[in-house]
Amino acid sequence: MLSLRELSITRGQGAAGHAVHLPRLELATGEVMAVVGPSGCGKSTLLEAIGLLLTPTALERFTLGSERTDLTALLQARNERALAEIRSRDLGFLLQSGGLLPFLSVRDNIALPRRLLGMPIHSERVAHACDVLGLEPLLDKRPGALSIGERQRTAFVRAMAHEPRLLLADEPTAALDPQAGERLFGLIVSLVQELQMAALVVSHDLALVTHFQLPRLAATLTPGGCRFAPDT
Ligand SMILES: Nc1ncnc2c1ncn2[C@@H]1O[C@H](COP(=O)(O)OP(=O)(O)OP(=O)(O)O)[C@@H](O)[C@H]1O
Repeated sequence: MLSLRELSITRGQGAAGHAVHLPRLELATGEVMAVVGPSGCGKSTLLEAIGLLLTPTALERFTLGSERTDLTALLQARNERALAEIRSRDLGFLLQSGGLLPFLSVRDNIALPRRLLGMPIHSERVAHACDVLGLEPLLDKRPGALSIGERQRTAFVRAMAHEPRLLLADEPTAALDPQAGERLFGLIVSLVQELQMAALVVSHDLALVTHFQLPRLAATLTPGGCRFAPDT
């Protein structure tokens, strides 16, 4: 589903710069991989780069999907139009910045990606996700009237509503109690398998990562930055 070689990103400049390096990543269809490491090592940076939101300082290969769409040249040339199309169609984002639209109800926030892509608004999978995550009673509320955890659950359903190929989730359970966190992780694992997607999930919750037996992409600090590698 995803194949990456020699990805480097630098945040900041000079001595204050932080370099993030990922020599190799293979994500299979149906696979959920946890991204783990200490605070500030570069987990969000890595997710943003894989989400085509940052321009890498180096990149040897990046392909997505079974037909191996080649993103390397698009990123190197910063082909914004093509990148935006791939981002909205093939990727689902649940980033730390949240990003729910305050003037839309929960229902309309969740419907937005499908509406923008011209897909039918009703989806059994979205309805099921709302049911499992207890969002049904909240559908007519606006984000400002929700708790942080309710917003996080809404943002998750919106991130997967258009059935992207790759879900990128940054600490999706940070504001949830243990039971809600386990429900959300369980839903991610089952949806990714059911929809033949893949997911990268940043998490500090190692108990959940262990409970769901997720493979890990683990950070090792290096001078001036951090290196990520599958934890075997
Ligand atoms: N927009 C930015 N501009 C410059 N530097 C940044 C930017 N965002 C993050 N950084 C720096 O890049 C490094 C990696 O940050 P990042 O947010 O990716 O780490 P993280 O592992 O996700 O941290 P946390 O677990 O605390 O969320 C940090 O040193 C941070 O200060």
